[in-house]
Amino acid sequence: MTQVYDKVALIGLGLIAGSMAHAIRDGGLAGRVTGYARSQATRDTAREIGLCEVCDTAALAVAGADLVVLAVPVGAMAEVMAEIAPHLAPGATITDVGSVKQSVIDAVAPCLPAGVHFIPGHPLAGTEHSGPRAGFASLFRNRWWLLTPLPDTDPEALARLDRLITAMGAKTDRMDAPHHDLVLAVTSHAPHLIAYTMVGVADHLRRVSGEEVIQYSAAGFRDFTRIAASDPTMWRDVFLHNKEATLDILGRFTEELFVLQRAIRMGDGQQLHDYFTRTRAIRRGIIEAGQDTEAPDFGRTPGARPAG
Ligand SMILES: NC(=O)C1=CN([C@@H]2O[C@H](COP(=O)(O)OP(=O)(O)OC[C@H]3O[C@@H](n4cnc5c(N)ncnc54)[C@H](O)[C@@H]3O)[C@@H](O)[C@H]2O)C=CC1
Ligand SMILES: O=C(O)C(=O)Cc1ccc(O)cc1
Repeated sequence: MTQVYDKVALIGLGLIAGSMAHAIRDGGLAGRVTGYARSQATRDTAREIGLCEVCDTAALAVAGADLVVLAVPVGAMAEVMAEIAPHLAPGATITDVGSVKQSVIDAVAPCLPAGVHFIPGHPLAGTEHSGPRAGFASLFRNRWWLLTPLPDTDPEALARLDRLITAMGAKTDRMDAPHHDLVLAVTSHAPHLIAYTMVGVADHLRRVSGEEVIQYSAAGFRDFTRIAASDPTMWRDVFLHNKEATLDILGRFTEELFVLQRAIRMGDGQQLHDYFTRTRAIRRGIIEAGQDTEAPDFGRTPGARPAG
């Protein structure tokens, strides 16, 4: 593999930055990888496992970097950007990996120094784990990585970032930020909220004991509990920063739910059967499009991730 950047700075040292550090190092994609996280404990852990060159300030991490990656919760992007802006090298590229795009653009763009390129991005790859020990090099393999470039984005800076992402094993696609936020509200954000809710319902149901929930949890509910174990800060920020699209989708969801609820009450088997026939076709479409290769595992297989 050939080196794409001289120095990559990772701000936030969790699952995504950690996975990037592994993938960049394994592929020889950068001369140096530096990193910074706000918490001393996270920096200590990252140092201990040799994730990258860990710096004690964000300014030190980004100094001279030709790529800076913002890998913090969406709600922390503005604060981080204000902190690093005076220290960015002229001509550097900044990208982010946030699950929401328009709010990150609104947070980052106003602080952007002249001559620094900003290319927002979002890897559609993750797990319910967080922190520096959660990262693994193959996380992005065969997964989509969406880029939401702004109209004046420098084509060369974009092509270079694209090279890094594809060298980490991901496939890139481009779309505008509002569309991204709507698509992700349907495919990720609302489903996460539904999973959180279902696990909450089980938790509140006094007539079913906690032991029964654990002992008899079927595959569907187990998937909900996995998702509901995701990082609370990250997901709080996703919902607060993709408010409109998520509320729109949840409104549609509750309407559909009432339709199915009524069909059950009325004993309308035909309606239920027709509905489930349509939804089955969606699942089959995903499989046929080859979009479900590594997804069901999400790093759960022992040995799929490096220890720690
Ligand atoms: N977890 C997932 O499955 C995915 C997450 N994302 C996005 O990637 C971003 C990072 O997520 P993860 O790596 O999962 O999170 P994480 O919780 O594993 O790591 C976040 C890191 O940011 C640091 N941090 C928090 N606030 C900070 C601040 N103000 N200054 C400096 N460092 C700060 C934390 O110490 C931690 O090291 C989020 O924006 C999330 O929406 C994108 C795709 C998948
Ligand atoms: O673990 C899962 O099921 C995920 O859905 C991972 C994930 C979480 C957040 C994202 O923005 C992208 C991917």
